[in-house]
Amino acid sequence: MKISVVGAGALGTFYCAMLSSSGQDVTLVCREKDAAALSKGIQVTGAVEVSATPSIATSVPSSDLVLVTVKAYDVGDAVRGIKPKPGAIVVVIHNGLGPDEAAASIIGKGHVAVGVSYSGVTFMGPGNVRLAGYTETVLGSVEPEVATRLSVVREALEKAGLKARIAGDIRAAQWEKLYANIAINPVTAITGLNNGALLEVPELKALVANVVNEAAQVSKAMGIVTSVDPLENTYKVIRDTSGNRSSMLQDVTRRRRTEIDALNGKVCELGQKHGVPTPYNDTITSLIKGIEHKNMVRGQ
Ligand SMILES: NC(=O)C1=CN([C@@H]2O[C@H](COP(=O)(O)OP(=O)(O)OC[C@H]3O[C@@H](n4cnc5c(N)ncnc54)[C@H](OP(=O)(O)O)[C@@H]3O)[C@@H](O)[C@H]2O)C=CC1
Ligand SMILES: CC(C)(CO)C(=O)C(=O)O
Repeated sequence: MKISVVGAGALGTFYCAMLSSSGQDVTLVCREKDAAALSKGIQVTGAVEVSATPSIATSVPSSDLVLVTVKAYDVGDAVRGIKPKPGAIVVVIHNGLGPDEAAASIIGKGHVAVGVSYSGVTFMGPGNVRLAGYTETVLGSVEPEVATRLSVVREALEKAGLKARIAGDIRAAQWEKLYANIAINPVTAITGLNNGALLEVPELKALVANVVNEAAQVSKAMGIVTSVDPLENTYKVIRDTSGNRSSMLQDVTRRRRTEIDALNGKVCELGQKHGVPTPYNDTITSLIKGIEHKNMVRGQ
């Protein structure tokens, strides 16, 4: 099976190194600026130590399986370069809600699946990532025909030593991760604190509860049934990742765009659509937009 991984950042480098070092035929599709460095090889350090020399390309070759591992706001552009052959599966691995639907509208819903990744990977430099911890990748598709073909993806990941499972309801699986991301990511990005501090400061713990409970009302109004309690699960994720600097805190520190639109912004949009007020998520979204503005406007 010919596999391509699009996006040579934290997650893409990690998945590619694991797949390639297990003997699978993998191409890492990157930006032009990164190609020379990546052609010397890629490596994962930390919780696993793996090196690999996958094929490197700057456009997506004909593939049976494509893993798209770019930020939520880059998914549309990244999938535009994919010309899926009949039967090909494109797994869009991202946090938040929306990008997989954008991908389906561009390349056709008969190819698109979603991956919800519970990894903790930090980008150290091109071809060099650090794994803090890894549990599993949850796979699924809203298209029943695609969902029936996902066992090949699970098997490829398992062959690479990665845990994977196919969810019956991928939207519920996305919400389960979303509850934690909408609380942890922006509140740590605004305060500059590590994840664990959200349980140490009573006012922040209350804010986390308000943000998550609001989202839980939105998902309930949409008929989403999750297998976890939204708030208890968020507290668990905070405890499990207490030493982490969240990805959004890293984004604002590096003056990069954040994924707020696919996280709290999406909760607000869906709340409006389903008649559920979301004042906490509205406020959090506005504050992150302000930080993005400050970081991107020269002289502020
Ligand atoms: N890192 C983690 O541990 C986890 C991340 N996630 C989610 O996974 C997604 C990816 O995250 P992460 O890997 O951290 O992000 P990164 O920013 O580290 O990596 C994304 C990479 O994709 C590149 N890229 C963007 N568009 C294209 C394109 N069209 N063609 C080729 N390359 C492209 C980017 O280049 P450039 O930077 O030059 O734009 C960057 O190198 C996000 O939604 C994130 O929330 C989920 C779970 C865990
Ligand atoms: C789980 C969490 C919050 C860990 O930091 C994460 O997914 C992120 O930082 O984006």
